[in-house]
Amino acid sequence: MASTISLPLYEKIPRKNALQRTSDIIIFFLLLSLLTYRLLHLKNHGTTWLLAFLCESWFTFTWVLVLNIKWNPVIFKTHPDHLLQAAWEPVELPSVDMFVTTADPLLEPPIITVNTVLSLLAVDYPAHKLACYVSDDGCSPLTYYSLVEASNFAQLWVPFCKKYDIQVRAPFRYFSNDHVITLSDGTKEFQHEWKRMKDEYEQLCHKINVAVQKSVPPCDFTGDFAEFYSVERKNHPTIIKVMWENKGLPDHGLPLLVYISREKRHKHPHHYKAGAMNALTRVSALMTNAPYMLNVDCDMFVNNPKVILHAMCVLLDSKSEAEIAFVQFPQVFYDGLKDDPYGNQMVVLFEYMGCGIAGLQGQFYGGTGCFHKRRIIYGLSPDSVVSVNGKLVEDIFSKIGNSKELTKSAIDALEGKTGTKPNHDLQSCIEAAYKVAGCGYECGTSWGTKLGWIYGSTTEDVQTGLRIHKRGWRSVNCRPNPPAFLGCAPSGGPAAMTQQKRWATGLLEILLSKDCPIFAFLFAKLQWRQCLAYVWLLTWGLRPIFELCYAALPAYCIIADSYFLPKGQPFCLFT
Ligand SMILES: O=c1ccn([C@@H]2O[C@H](COP(=O)(O)OP(=O)(O)O[C@H]3O[C@H](CO)[C@@H](O)[C@H](O)[C@H]3O)[C@@H](O)[C@H]2O)c(=O)[nH]1
Ligand SMILES: [Mn+2]
Repeated sequence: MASTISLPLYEKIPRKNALQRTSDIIIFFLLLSLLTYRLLHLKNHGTTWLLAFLCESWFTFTWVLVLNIKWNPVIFKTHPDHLLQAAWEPVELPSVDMFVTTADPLLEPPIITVNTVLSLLAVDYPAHKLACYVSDDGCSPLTYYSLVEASNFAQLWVPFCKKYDIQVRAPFRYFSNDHVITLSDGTKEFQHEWKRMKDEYEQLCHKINVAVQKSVPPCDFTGDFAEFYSVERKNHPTIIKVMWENKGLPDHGLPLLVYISREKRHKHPHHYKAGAMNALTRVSALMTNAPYMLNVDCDMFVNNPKVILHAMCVLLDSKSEAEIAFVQFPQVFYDGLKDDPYGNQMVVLFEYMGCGIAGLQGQFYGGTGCFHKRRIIYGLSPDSVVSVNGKLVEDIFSKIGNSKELTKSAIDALEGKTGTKPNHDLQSCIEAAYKVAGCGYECGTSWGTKLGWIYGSTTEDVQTGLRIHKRGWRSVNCRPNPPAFLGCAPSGGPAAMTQQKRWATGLLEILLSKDCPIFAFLFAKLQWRQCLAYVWLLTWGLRPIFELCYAALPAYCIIADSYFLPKGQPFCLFT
């Protein structure tokens, strides 16, 4: 397919950084001279100097890791216009399964999830090539009710967005005060439809709010809601609902929309988000089996309707087949505190370090806003791409579990025969879908160990990405303008601390596991500089020990009437 395209679909542009490199090197030499000074004078001073020496050694070590990351920054520039100019019929674009995970209607209000889903349903891509799967780990009738109402609203909203080429397709953001629309510029028809859409959206919000306040949807748990009757959050059977079926209409109509609440039982570990992602992978394999999978957290809406086209520029490029495993869009947040005093918006990670890592083996997988290839999630390595030999297919039988339908769809995926089949009857695969979403399905299989999202760390995203890089794959960091996704970040306080504690723990878990990047470099195909970049990230939780200790030294020195910084003379380095 890609050979017919002459214009480049994407470019890798090195970022100039001579000044940055010079200043970084100067800092490095200053750190080295401080260490040398300490070493030369260590025996004349007590524990304070030893502590200072240890902390400064750590800072120097971290600086080396930072230097390694920032040395060759690159930017990937994608050209969706070239993709569309390639005289492709929309039907030739590959299908994409979009996954949204939500877990708790109290912490993640249904209206937020609904907005994320609406923004996904309205992206600029042939609707019959898309399927949106919402995983609800809260098994909440409120979430389901909100989605039912949203799918009704979507039938007005999606055509409206496409007709007027609306930029922001999450209605809460589009109708918010920050996002002023100059109605007078539009035609009479637009003004009329805009007002209607606003009224409809307000009604949707009202219905959802009333249900949330009463904690139950306005239904008597019969009919469509019967399966939610007396479910417990952590003890309930699987619920799968096909909420909207696309009848093969590319431009009009909505993508397939499916609600899934996988089975949960007290005795079975559910593996949090990684477990949910694996259940989504299996259910979608039976229903649509798209070769590409986009996953977003429920609080990350699509901010750039061309996002899938941007990702496809990389994924459909001829070079990508044998090299690139996933395309990660940076996390960008809206309505954060000015100047981000708590660092929750991770600007350093995504803005500065992100471009550096992109120049190595590729961006870390960040858990949301990422396009994966299904074949790679099933464990494919770059060297087995050319021909899927018998062994690989045999392997999948033992790994994937005892669903014949799933095995068949996985073989199709590995052999590149994916995508919705014409006249594929969804209802016929519902029974098999129930089976693979059951909590016992994974027993004795390789899900979470060799297949899918990896279990064992609370930051399953980094671990899953590391496993992929370890097999020799690269990844791409794509940053279109406007940003592809916008999300919520805790604004500070206990919520931010809980999140950071979870990340720090999860990252250390990976460092101390058999997925440690050093082993991955020695015994697998992780590149050396990428390995150092992972060490920088995974040791994040250790940094405060040295930082706190160093910050406490001045106070200690005042009390103990000693000192730990070179005294007086400015040029006393080796005196
Ligand atoms: O049992 C669970 C727990 C969480 N989630 C979903 O997982 C996502 C992320 O969880 P959240 O509690 O919001 O974690 P954050 O720390 O905000 O998320 C960041 O960190 C996670 C772990 O590294 C990544 O998975 C996320 O993509 C990334 O945005 C949300 O959509 C949740 O609904 C589930 O589906 N099931
Ligand atoms: Mn979150």
